[in-house]
Amino acid sequence: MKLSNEEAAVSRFHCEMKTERKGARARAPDERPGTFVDGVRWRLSRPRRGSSASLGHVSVRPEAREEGGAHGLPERAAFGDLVATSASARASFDRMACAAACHATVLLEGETGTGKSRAALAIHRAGTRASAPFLVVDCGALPANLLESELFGHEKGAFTGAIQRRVGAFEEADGGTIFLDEIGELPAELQPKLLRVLENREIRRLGSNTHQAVNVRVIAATHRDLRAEVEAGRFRADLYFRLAVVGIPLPALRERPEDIPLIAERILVGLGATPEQLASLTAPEFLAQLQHAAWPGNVRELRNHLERCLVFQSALPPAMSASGVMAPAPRAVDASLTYAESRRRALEEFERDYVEALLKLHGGKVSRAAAAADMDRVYLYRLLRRHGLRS
Ligand SMILES: Nc1ncnc2c1ncn2[C@@H]1O[C@H](COP(=O)(O)OP(=O)(O)OP(=O)(O)O)[C@@H](O)[C@H]1O
Repeated sequence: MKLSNEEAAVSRFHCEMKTERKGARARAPDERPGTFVDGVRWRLSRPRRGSSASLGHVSVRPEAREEGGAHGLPERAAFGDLVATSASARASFDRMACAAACHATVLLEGETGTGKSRAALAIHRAGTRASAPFLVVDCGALPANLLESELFGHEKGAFTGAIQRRVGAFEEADGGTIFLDEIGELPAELQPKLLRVLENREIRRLGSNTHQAVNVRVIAATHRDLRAEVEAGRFRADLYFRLAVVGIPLPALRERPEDIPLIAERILVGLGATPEQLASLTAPEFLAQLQHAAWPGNVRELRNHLERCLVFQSALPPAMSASGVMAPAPRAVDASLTYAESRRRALEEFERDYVEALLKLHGGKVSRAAAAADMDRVYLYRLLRRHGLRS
């Protein structure tokens, strides 16, 4: 359950109620005063049908929204080329199917490698815009001025170096879909501009005085917890609400190990595994090993691992990293924090450790480090600045 702040007394993301396997569960970004369910503090509560909640001076009665098929279970075991058996992934597939049937703006949220890009393409292909263009713009890959021109285009002479007029992605995707990847990285100065486009469905090229209408479906994705970014003042709340008309979470692989056999088989077939290789790499003992691994890089990492197994003709243990050394031990977690806060901190820590180690490995050469990590150089600079590793 999401609560917007229609009531002045409730903060924007006051709290959330989710249905999990063991029943409903409430969570709040931090301890909000005066937040109770049936008289029990929100975070400790287990809401039931008919529970009533108080948020400061506001009372609400949460209602379960039925999703899924006749038996309450989400129905789809596949969407596009994504496959899954877990209830959480299937629920996401159901939402993707709903999204494909309309033109509403979609926000895909999930860790790296959970399938956001594939999901965006599959939503486009399953909808009425399938024969029109599907354009991808990585919002984390370019500095603000270049990104603005990439999105909205520019007129000749709009800035030094603009030697000719350029059509932006919104115009190019007219009639189709634009996929704004890593929307959480959208520079602050572009956030109000994108908001205006989403509200008015018209764009203005850089250096032009006139607006022109565009008919584009927007799908955005982020690996960040965008609500936490809004809470921290790094992402505009009004833009978030415009983007998250249909919010689709993509669960991390470690939260749904039951999906691993089906996904592994799909990947192996796609990689052209022989029947012998398929039999060895889908043997129950090997699959059990895969199911016990953490997969911080999610399905992409699983895919890379299986590809490595095919290359080396061996069912390699999943804890071995690409270089053949054991992966580092998982970090200790502080379970007294909320899941969102704990995850945000872990991601920040990982980002910092990664870029620091990457730069060290490449002798401080940013371009070389970016190329080796398959990252855009500008994006790497941004991460380095964000973590105080470059001024
Ligand atoms: N449920 C799934 N079934 C089969 N393959 C999957 C599934 N989820 C992800 N994949 C595969 O995992 C790989 C990574 O997916 P994708 O690039 O869409 O992830 P992403 O979330 O967009 O990652 P990033 O945030 O790093 O861009 C792709 O090869 C994709 O086909």
